[in-house]
Amino acid sequence: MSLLYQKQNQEIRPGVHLIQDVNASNSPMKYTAVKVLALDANASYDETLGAFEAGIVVLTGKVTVTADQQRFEGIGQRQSVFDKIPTDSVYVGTGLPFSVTAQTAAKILIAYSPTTTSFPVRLLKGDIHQIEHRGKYQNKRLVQNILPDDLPFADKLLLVEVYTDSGNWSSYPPHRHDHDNLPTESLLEEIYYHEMQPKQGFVFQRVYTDDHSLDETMTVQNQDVVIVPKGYHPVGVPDGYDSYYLNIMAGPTRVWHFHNAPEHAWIIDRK
Ligand SMILES: O=C[C@H](O)[C@@H](O)[C@H](O)CC(=O)O
Repeated sequence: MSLLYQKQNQEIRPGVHLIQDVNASNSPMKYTAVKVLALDANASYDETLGAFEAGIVVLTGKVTVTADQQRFEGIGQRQSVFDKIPTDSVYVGTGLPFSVTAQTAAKILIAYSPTTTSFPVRLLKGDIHQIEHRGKYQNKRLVQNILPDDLPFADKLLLVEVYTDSGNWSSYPPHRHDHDNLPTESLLEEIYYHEMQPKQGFVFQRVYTDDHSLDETMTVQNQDVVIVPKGYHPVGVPDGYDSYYLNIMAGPTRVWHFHNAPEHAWIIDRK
């Protein structure tokens, strides 16, 4: 089973280019799915959700989103994800139609999780993001929480952006969240949408389980997706390149409690 989905570039509507489309029909993921779309200026994408909730993240550019008689004009805070400015997102509840119209050339990520529980449509402005500086030595990373578990605005979805600069590691020391064993550990699938700067860069990501029945190390390139149905999932960033990824997480309970690999937990305790 390959966990790596390389970028596409398929014009699915006039001015709407599909970069990624990972879901239950082409992956083992049950709780999470993702689309990444590049929209030409003035292009529009619309969709009516089935029994899914969705988080629409404005990765770059400015768009107008309409959903459930609400209209959010001119949202989006950055020209590149590497501007490291928290961007705007819109949460759309189960079964609702929505549309996205690009005011400038834009890139959006639509994260999905199956549910029939309704939550209200909501604009998640970038300035509400909780920012974290995690790690030390060579595992420093900047975390911009978009829809963390302490914001009760969704049934299942958790969304977070992570920046890992040149020569650093993130999602490290390795941790997993694939056991439904609260309060110690929650069961969350995870999807990584990756970007690199400069674009020709790559990162290494390993996804592996304690018994190594799953153990895949991948070379990940710009706009690739990696799925983490289970297991530990560290990311290493080569010298000279900076990494961005957006994480989609979801599972039976909307809480992020993870378990560090015991043999590597000492990494955290270094002075
Ligand atoms: O489980 C969460 C994901 O692995 C990342 O969001 C990770 O937590 C990012 C990090 O802390 O390095």
